[in-house]
Amino acid sequence: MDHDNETLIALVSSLLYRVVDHETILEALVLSHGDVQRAADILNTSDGGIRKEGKKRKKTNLDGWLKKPRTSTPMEKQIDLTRDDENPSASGHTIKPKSSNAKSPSKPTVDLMTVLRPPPSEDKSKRKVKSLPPLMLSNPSMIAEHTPCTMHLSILPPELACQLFYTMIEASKEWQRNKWWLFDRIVESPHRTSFYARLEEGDGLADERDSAEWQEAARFWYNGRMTDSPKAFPPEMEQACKIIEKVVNEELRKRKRYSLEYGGNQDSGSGTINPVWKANVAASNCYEGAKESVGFHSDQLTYLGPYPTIASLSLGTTRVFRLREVIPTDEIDSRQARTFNIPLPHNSVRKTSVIPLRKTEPHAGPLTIMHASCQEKFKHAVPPQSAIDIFRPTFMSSSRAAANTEAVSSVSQEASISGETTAAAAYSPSNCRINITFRFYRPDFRPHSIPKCDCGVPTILRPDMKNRTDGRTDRYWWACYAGAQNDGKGCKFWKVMDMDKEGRGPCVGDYGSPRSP
Ligand SMILES: O=C(O)CCC(=O)C(=O)O
Ligand SMILES: [Fe+2]
Repeated sequence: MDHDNETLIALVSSLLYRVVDHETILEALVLSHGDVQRAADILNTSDGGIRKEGKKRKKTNLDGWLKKPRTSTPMEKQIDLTRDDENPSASGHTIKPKSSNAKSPSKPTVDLMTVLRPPPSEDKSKRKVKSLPPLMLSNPSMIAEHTPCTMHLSILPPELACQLFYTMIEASKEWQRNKWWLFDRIVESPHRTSFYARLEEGDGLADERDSAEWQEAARFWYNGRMTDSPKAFPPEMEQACKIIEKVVNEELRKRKRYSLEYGGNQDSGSGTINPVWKANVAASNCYEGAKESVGFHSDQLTYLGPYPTIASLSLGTTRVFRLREVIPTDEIDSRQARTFNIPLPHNSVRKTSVIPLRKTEPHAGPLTIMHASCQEKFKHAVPPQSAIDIFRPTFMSSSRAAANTEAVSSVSQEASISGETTAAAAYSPSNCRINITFRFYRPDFRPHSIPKCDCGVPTILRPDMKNRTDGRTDRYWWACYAGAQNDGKGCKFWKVMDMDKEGRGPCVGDYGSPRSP
């Protein structure tokens, strides 16, 4: 297994297009001899069910997978999973709470890793395609060559980057760890997160109706739990956003567009589309210490629509951003997915990095743009690490200077003793990474337009990652997502999204513009 700290079930679940129950995933894992991808393929292609022969084998084989059941594991112990396909920061959420918060599970909560044995080791000689070692992408040209992302160096003035970092660190004290139901357990995201809406005049979110709608979207962002209204962008975030928007729109003008990308703002004279990527929301994450993380996922498309562009800013200590392609079913026998690791240092830090960058190259930049197709073709993660570097900001506001000097010096002492940061240092800003993902929620995917499932809650939009076509006729599904909050129970609602019938658009392809790259 090449994803550290992830459970088998969570991995399979992250490759599925709908919520599938715990038992069924285990059956698929048994049938596929622990091969996560194959298990997901079985479930995706068998309409969620497993053939009869599989069922027959379940009893004996499952015993082989399960360790002796632990009796009463305390309920208070919630599973801390390092993946979150349900990650609310991966766009809007679709769950209506049964009560104010996730309720107690009927079974005691246990750590899945204590229940499952590791998968039987794979017979590598039987593999048709050679597996590829992970590749470190240490500069923007490598990133552009291998992924649908671009990296933009030192994008903010250093002082603004530091001020934004401290503003977000302060705000992050109020942020929450997302909780959701995975099968019959409550799981908790291993980092804190928050949601911001841009409410300034002219951004389309300022009037009353818009504001109410986006508050609804923010509620779903938190896995359906009742939360406060989304926060407004703080001034430093607004300043950063303006700079970032310019860079994103410049990039969009250079790139080939996908037909299903948002095509608003056509120039009536020339017929060309002026890209209007306008960040109207932002999700922010705070990772404290080396162990906090986010597991492999692709961002939910419910309000972003197909082929979104997401701009992701990194501030604070250096962490690794990991990308891995999802190989389409028809190519599975001819090529393997590769894992790409991208170190992300703070805007203004010159050299410190977990994985040292080559001396001759500029430091990697803080803004990663996940361009159109990244959410359809790749999954991304910020994995836990064994150690991280201490972040020493080059600027800070005077009111924060004293406090920070104290924090940095105590961490430095610890670090010099142990050679790395320690648990005691975990709550210092110098030990934190702040990530802000600026997103454009499409006007044609507004909350009121999202289909509701039989549970009466908005569905989630997922791409058919395993069967990609031409960028124009790719399929997307609306699927029930109630199970993430509703005591783990959802319905079978599932339907293919139909842009025309649902009255969505305009899309880039509607103008006969470049169909697909
Ligand atoms: O922290 C990061 O760089 C990634 C965050 C992320 O993937 C998300 O918020 O969806
Ligand atoms: Fe994400």
